[in-house]
Amino acid sequence: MGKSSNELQEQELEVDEDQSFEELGLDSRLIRALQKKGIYKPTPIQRVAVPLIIEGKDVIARAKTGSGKTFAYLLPLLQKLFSSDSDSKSKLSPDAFVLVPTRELCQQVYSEVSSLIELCRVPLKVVQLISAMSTSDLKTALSGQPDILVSTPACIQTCLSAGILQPRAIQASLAMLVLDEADLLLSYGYEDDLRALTAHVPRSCQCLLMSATSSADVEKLKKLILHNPYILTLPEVGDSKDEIIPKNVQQFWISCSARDKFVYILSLLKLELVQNKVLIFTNTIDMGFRLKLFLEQFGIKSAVLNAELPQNSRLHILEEFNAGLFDNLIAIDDGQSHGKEQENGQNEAKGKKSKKHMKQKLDAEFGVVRGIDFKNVHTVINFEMPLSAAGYVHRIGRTGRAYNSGASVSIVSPDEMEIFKEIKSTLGKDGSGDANFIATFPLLTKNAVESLRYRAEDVARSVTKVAVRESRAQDLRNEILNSEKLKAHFEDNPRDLDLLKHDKVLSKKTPPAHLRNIPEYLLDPTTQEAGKIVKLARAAMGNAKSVRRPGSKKKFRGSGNPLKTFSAEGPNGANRRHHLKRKGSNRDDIHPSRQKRSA
Ligand SMILES: Nc1ncnc2c1ncn2[C@@H]1O[C@H](COP(=O)(O)OP(=O)(O)OP(=O)(O)O)[C@@H](O)[C@H]1O
Repeated sequence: MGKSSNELQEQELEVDEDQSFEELGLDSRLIRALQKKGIYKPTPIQRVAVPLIIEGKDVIARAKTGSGKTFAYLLPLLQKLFSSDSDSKSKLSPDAFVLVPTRELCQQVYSEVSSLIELCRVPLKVVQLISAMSTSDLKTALSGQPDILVSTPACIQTCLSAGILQPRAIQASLAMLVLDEADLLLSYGYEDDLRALTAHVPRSCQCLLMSATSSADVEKLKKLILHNPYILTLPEVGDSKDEIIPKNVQQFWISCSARDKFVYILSLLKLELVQNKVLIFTNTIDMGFRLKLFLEQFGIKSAVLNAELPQNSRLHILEEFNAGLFDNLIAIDDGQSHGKEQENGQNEAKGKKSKKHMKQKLDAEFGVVRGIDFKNVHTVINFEMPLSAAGYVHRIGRTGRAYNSGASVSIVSPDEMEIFKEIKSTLGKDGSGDANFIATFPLLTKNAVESLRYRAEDVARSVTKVAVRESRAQDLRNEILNSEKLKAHFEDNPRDLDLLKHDKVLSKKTPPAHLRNIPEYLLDPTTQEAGKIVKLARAAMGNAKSVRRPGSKKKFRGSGNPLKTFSAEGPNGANRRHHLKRKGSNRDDIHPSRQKRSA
């Protein structure tokens, strides 16, 4: 982005770390609502963006993943609507549009707005519109004369084409337009939809653009929609203005063969060497299910989140995971899961695998990695490496959100070394390929891995292609059973329901006890010790069902993180370098990463 008079870098923004929400000029109802959510202090991007947005300025806010960009625009947006005198009876179209790239984000932003409105007890109305809704559902949603509309650009276009939204009404009513995750909107193929909409956006409309990275796409959107905006570039205080992975995320890696990935992930989870909750990424749906079936045999429960599932099932899985019903979520991110992109043949990502069959089945607006606010994910595991450095940043960004800490472990096979090196050189300090900001995972000894090898290989062999296909189909069947829309069908055809249920029961297996519990004699003492420390830390974080002590919810930060203070190899081991006894500050030798956006 070329620097303009309104372009403010962090140094010029003079962020006052002690500034409170009151000092930002925020309405007391919103402040109370935030307090009820346990939020007391604005994040840096909120400190700079909120007052400017309240003032009515167009703003481009660029701040790293998990930095609180959603509230940075939602709070002033709501505040403005509190005082707007628009008479709902004569409202032709909503006052504010919030556009996001995926349905998952739609739901997330919608929930966030709804809960703020409820907590503030104000008579504002929000609706979410998604492309999967029927014309009559879209009409019904809009007929309630909502104040805020959360949607994807494609769905707005559908409403315009179907005459459900009138261009003239938008021109008369639209006071605020937000493009959230702006760096992703164009790559999802929404350019035409956005162009069509902007033709009807009145000049008086305040436009906001929120993004985790700067890119040519953001620049394009800026030209398309904004008028002389304030450009806020706000990484955390750090060495490099380009760094975008939060500093509170520790990054680790393990080198092993593709086959050994199973025994390594088993060791990490079974020996409890990583903190719950864990988000695991694979690049294909089949691999996701293979992993799920494999872990299941050892009594490790997980769910697979993928574009094949119906929208309501995906939301359900996300809600359950966020609510803590299970600790491990396997998410499929092929680095190019932008359905729209695939349909349009615009995909520039480097994936080699055929997507022929996926095209029809996958949801075009699916996006699980980007922007989704997974609650309390402490560890991200790359079971398979992403296809680009940008993909890596977005995956890792699912942990260490807001003021929380997190860790990532990338399990890298020889044929992924090339992309791993690319990630390191792209994100490493000054682009010099500094390798140390992703440290070797220190808590796992070779002995510990070897002790589990026999069982792991045995079970991995038993997870055949047929078993994977069956499990994938079963997941879909289960979701169909849960689907609201099919209730009516099953009422008319009870036999169909019986058949599905029967199938469900038949395919349930309990993992054998000898795999669920690893016998004591197999456990490596050093790794066992590491596991104990991680467990203790988990308990101290109020994050372990079995060992939680009442009133012990205090979060472990800094040196309290066991990944920073323990080395399984001992002081003389190969990993001494990563003994993680930080020089001075805990973070000193975790080199801040930076990204030259490559996607
Ligand atoms: N001031 C705050 N204090 C503490 N937590 C906050 C604050 N503001 C937001 N959060 C929480 O931080 C988390 C991340 O916020 P949010 O989803 O807005 O990040 P983001 O910048 O949009 O990230 P991404 O680019 O990945 O979408 C959310 O769980 C949110 O509730």
